[in-house]
Parts: sequence; structure tokens; C-alpha cells
Amino acid sequence: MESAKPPPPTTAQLFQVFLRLRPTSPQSSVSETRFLTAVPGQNCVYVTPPQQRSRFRAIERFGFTSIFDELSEQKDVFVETVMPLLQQAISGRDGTLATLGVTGSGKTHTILGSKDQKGMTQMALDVLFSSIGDRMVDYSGVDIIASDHTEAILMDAVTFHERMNSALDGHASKRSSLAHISTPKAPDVSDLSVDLDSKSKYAVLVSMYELYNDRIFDLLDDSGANNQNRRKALIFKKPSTTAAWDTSKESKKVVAGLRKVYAKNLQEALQILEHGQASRRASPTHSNSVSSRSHAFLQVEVRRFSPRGNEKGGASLHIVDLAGSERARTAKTAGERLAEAGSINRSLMCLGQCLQLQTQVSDNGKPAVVPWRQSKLTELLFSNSFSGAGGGGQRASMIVTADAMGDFNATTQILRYSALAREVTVPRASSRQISGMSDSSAASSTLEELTVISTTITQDDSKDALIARLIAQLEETEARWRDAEEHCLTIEQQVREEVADEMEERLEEVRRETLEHFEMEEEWREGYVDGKLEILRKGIEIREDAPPDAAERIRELESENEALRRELLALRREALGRSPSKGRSGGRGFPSPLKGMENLEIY
Ligand SMILES: Nc1ncnc2c1ncn2[C@@H]1O[C@H](COP(=O)(O)OP(=O)(O)OP(=O)(O)O)[C@@H](O)[C@H]1O
Repeated sequence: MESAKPPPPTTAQLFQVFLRLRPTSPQSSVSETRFLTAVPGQNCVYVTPPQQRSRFRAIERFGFTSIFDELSEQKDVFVETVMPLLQQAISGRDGTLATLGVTGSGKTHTILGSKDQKGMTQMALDVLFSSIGDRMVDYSGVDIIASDHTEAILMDAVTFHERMNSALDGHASKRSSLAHISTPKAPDVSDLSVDLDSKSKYAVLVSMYELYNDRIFDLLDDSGANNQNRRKALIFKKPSTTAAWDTSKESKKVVAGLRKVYAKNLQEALQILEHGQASRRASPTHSNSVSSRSHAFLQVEVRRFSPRGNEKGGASLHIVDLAGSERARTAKTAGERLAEAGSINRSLMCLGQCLQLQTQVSDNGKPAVVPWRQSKLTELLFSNSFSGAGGGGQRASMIVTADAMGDFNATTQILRYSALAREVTVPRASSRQISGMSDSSAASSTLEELTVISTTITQDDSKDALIARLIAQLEETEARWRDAEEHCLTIEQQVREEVADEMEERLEEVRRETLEHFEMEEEWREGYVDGKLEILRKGIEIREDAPPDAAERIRELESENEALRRELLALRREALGRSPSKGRSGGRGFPSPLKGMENLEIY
């Protein structure tokens, strides 16, 4: 049986994994009862399946580095998860903070805060700038642009702001919504600071990008400020040059062509953050009114300079707001949103595999190989750690966010792959009370019971243990089956879209061909009509420019005509005079051939 006590971190373990429970609310509730119960002292959480889900009702226990329950404040989370990473970045070692969870579980709330609460990002910037204080490098005395070796486009915050604002000209609503954003004051972090190197000056560069449908886009690119589709995708690669101070054999991979804005103070940094945030893709889904449709990366780069202005080193703190995994059926997404969800779920699945393997040891006793090259997301998150990049790799923290009354299957699955330890137990006592937990007081009273149950089972015979394991496997298989079903649904939708696209393309082709045909015919007709008109025109010309003897000829013909007419009239009279019975032919009953010619007019 696996133990729910988190093992000591191994050298291969990249992420410390924290669990944060968000306060439950009637709007976010998907389940009728609470299925998560945290035991902060033990750093573990119990998962009790709702009654109708399992006849056997196996209880799972997951271990984490630390647990933040519903009552935890933003600052509590910050101090434990971000402060060590910030100190690490100041000291020249990269760090990453990421949030993982089902859609609507509180990832963005944790990372970016809300109207009245700062998130991890704002607090990190606040502590960083207040710690640096007057030790900020004099940007006018240092050629920061020339010294860059990350293939970035560097600019100061004022230039950036002007470019963004001119790009937003004519988009008054977006511009004014940015102008009115004010960062909340709480929580106060003025009591926190990081230690600096007494002989160094510092520069802070902020960049932001998002991974959308497996492509990297710069969130600070002014060409995409009012139209996300205009942004060009960037490449994650090794730079062609390395910094003079970087003595490592392998250079770190960078997002080439990324805009990096150097900020002098907190206000400038927050403005950059707001601009980047406004460019991010988010859409309402059934599960979350403002759901992130991309994985967003904020990079806070701290560069260290000697008092003379020579660069001595640098490292970055990456803050990553991952898009939430979601079930198509629950989120009720379709079309573009469903395709986005497919891409999000695939990348999160790869991340899940990497997280699961980071704590495992292979048969030969060595740490298991982490397949981080499988997706762009894991490559961005892990490549500078596992490829032995400069700075000796990074250390990172993952905050798993969960709603105790959210989607049971999706939440449990995330806990299964992200937890550092796991234990499965089969309760013997009546489980009715356990499933009946509906608020935190009920939950705490049942906790003792759960602990007793767990102890009983651990001491019990191996048959029960086997049953428990099998039940857990069954539930896992069930969950995988449901996921596969979702996956099939996504694929079906994609195929439908591809077929529809192809059909539309074919229709367009036919329409184009028909149009071309019409145009050719039109051209031919025009030519034909032109030809006819030309003939007519010539005819008119002939008439208008008749030769001088033509009039004479006409007169001759007219008099000839007159003579013939007279001759014919005389013949007619003669014929009528000879006929015995006027109107009859020579007694044989045939009508006279001249009958009807009496009134004949000859012209
Ligand atoms: N710890 C918390 N305290 C108070 N409110 C919270 C907390 N966590 C989440 N919420 C609220 O729940 C709602 C959804 O949260 P949020 O947008 O952060 O979810 P998410 O996990 O980022 O979702 P998605 O993946 O769809 O972007 C928001 O209105 C947020 O304010």
C-alpha cells in the first residue's frame, strides 16, 4: 500500500506540491456533498466518494508538501510558496510557481488575485521592488539593450506604455478599462523582504506570453493589442550567444523575439501586467464566467550588475497560470472553445504524467525518466531544469487548487497525479455519516472517525488491503474510461470541424470556378456584342457617308418601281375585264390567281 506521508524530496523532484482548497459557494458547487476533507497538520486530504458513485466507497488519502484550507489567506499562501522562489531568483537561480486545477477552482484568483485581494504576482512584484529600493540600477548609465543575450526586444516602460496606447487608439473601451484598473492594497506585504547582495545593483525585466493551442504568443506585443489574431507565434530555442557571466556548458532555452520591458518601480511593473492580462485569451464557459483559455507565463527577470554597470548574473521567476482542465459535458463548450479545451486537456495530461513520474524511481533504482519533451507546455516548464541548463536547474512550486464541492471525478484525477503520496483505505464503519458531510463542522467531526478507520485498515489483514487496491483501481479505470469518452467527444468534434472546413473550402472552390466561368462568358458576350455594334456602326457610317452617285441610283430605282407598279395595275384591270364571272376562274371552279389583288398596293 502506498503511504500518504509525502516522501523527502528527491534530486529529480522538481515541484513541491501544495494543495489549496477554495471556499465553496452555491455557484461553483457541482457535487451535492463535500468530498474533500483537509487535515492541515498531517498535510493530507481525504477524498470520500459521494454515496451514489461507489458501492464500496474506498477512501483515498493524498499527501502534499503543505495544505491551505478554505480559511487560508492569500498572504499565507504567498509566504510559504513564493517567498523562497523570490529569494532564489535574487540569488541567481530560476524558479517557477504554477497553479493546477479544474476550471473554476481558483487558479487565477491565487495567481492574480481579485478586485480587493492581491494575487501571488502582485505580492511578488511588491516585495521585489520594495527590497531593491534604491539599489535599482541606473538604466541611463547601463546599456541594458546591448548586453541582452536572450534574443529579446527590450524597451523601457514609458516607451512600452506609449506604444500600447497608440495601438489601442480607436479602442476607447479597452483603453479606458485599463486606465481604471487599480491594484488592491490588501494584503499588506510591507513586512516582507528578500536578501540582496550588498555589492550589486539590480534591474527588473518583465515579460508575458501565453501558450494557446500549443503556440507561444507575446502578450506584450503591441501589434496584437486590439486583435489577438495579428500576433505572430514565437519559438522556444537556445539563443545563439550566451552571457559573459554564464559559465554553464549549456545555455538556457529562451522564447526568441519576446518583448521584455524594464521597470523602475512597482507601478510600472503593474501597468505592464495589466496590459499583458488584457491581451490574454479568456472566455465565459458554463463552468467559469471568465475562464482562461490559454496557459499564461509571467517572467520576472532579475539581472545583477556591479556598481560600475557590468552585468554579473541573472535569474527569472516564472509565474504560470495554467488553464483549467474541463469536461466538455460540464463546461458545455463547442466549436472553437471545445478545440481549445482539447488542446488544454492534452497538455495538462502530459504535465500530469511528468508530475507523477517526478517522484518515482525506476527498476534500476534511478529516478524515473520524466517525458517533458512530449508537449510544448511541459517543455516550457521543465526544459531548463532537466536539460542541465545554466544555474544548475530550477526549483518550483505547484499549487493545486480544488473545490471540495466541485467536479468529483476531475478533481480526484488531478489529486491522483499531482499528490506526492497516496493511500487507499476501505472503511468498515457505516459510511453514511462520512458521505453526509456537508459543511466544515460536520467534516471535522467525521475526521476523527476517518483517522480511526484508516488506522484500522492499515493494521488489518492483507485481504482488505487487496480489496481496497482493487476498488481504487476500478475507480481509476472508471475515471479513465470517462476521460477517454470525453477525449473521443473532442476528437469527434474536431473531425466534424475539419470536415465542415473542408466542405466549406470545396464549396468556395466551386463558387470561385463558377464565378470564373461566368466572368469568361461575360467577357465573351461583351466581345460578341462589341463585334455586333462595330458592324452596326460601320453600317451606319456607310449609310451616313453614302457615295455621291447613290442618290441618283435611288431615284432611278424609284422611278423603275413606279413604272412596274403602273404596269401591274394595267395588267390587273385587263385581267378583271376579261373574266366572265368576276371573282371566279374560267368556269372550272378555281379561284382567279388575281383574286385579292384589286386592292394591292405596290411600292
Ligand atoms: N480562494 C478563493 N477565495 C475567494 N474566491 C475565490 C477563491 N478561489 C476562487 N475564487 C472565486 O471563484 C471564481 C473562479 O475562480 P478562478 O477564475 O480563479 O478559477 P480558475 O481556476 O482560474 O478557472 P479557469 O481555469 O476556468 O480560468 C472567481 O470568481 C474567484 O474569485
